[in-house]
Amino acid sequence: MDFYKYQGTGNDFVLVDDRAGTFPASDQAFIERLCHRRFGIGADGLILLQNDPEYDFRMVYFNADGAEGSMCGNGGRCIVRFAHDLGVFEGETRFMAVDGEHTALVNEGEISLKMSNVSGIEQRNGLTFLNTGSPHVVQFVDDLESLDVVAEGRKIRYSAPFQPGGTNVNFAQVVDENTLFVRTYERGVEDETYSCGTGVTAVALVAHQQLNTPTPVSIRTIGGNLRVSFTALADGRFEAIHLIGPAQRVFTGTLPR
Ligand SMILES: N[C@H](CCC[C@H](N)C(=O)O)C(=O)O
Repeated sequence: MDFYKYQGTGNDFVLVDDRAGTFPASDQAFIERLCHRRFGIGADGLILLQNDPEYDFRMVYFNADGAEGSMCGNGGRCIVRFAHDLGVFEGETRFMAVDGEHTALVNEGEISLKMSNVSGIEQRNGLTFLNTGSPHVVQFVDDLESLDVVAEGRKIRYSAPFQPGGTNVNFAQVVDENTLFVRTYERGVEDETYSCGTGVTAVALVAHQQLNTPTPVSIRTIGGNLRVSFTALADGRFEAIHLIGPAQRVFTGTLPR
């Protein structure tokens, strides 16, 4: 079985065309091994492209620990590029993921992915929390370059208000009136990743609500630049959220089974 390696702003994934439905999706140890950077291909997650009777395709996402995860925004952009590369659609697509329906556009080097609506931003034990398809804490800091993201992120990831599932943790620094620099500790990878799409989306919405940052918000991550556009409703909800940025095939190979 062939695999394809893709990356979106440095968030990297193993992609498999599983339209035949033969990939061993319940073998968590196998998926973890494939994602391992020493014993396997190396990736932040693995994504299956499966058939869906009502959509162009179905996205099934696993974190690097081999367990099925919640929505992955950069992975969503990567699977859209993959489906486009496979000839599954041209121009615009509609697909199903763990958090429901998504639409996306391929525009030259960029993928614009419509994210799930957000029901609101809450405070939990003094921490700003929201669900953008995956759970995210957002914290603003002054010196993000020198922050120990893994140590600080881990404290919050396993803390009581977010049990039992835990949360992803984003640290953000204001760069200018439209731009933030974001670093993310990702659950399921249990490390800092170069970029996290649902995390970047979360930061953009919180920045709009708390700092008046206008849409579209520009986000700088270690792995590259993203934009998030949205409509903010008066009651605190957000709609028409789009995550926009590049996604690329890096290499192709053959799985050991
Ligand atoms: N990297 C992903 C997030 C994966 C979510 C995962 N870490 C979880 O919460 O299960 C993204 O681009 O949105």
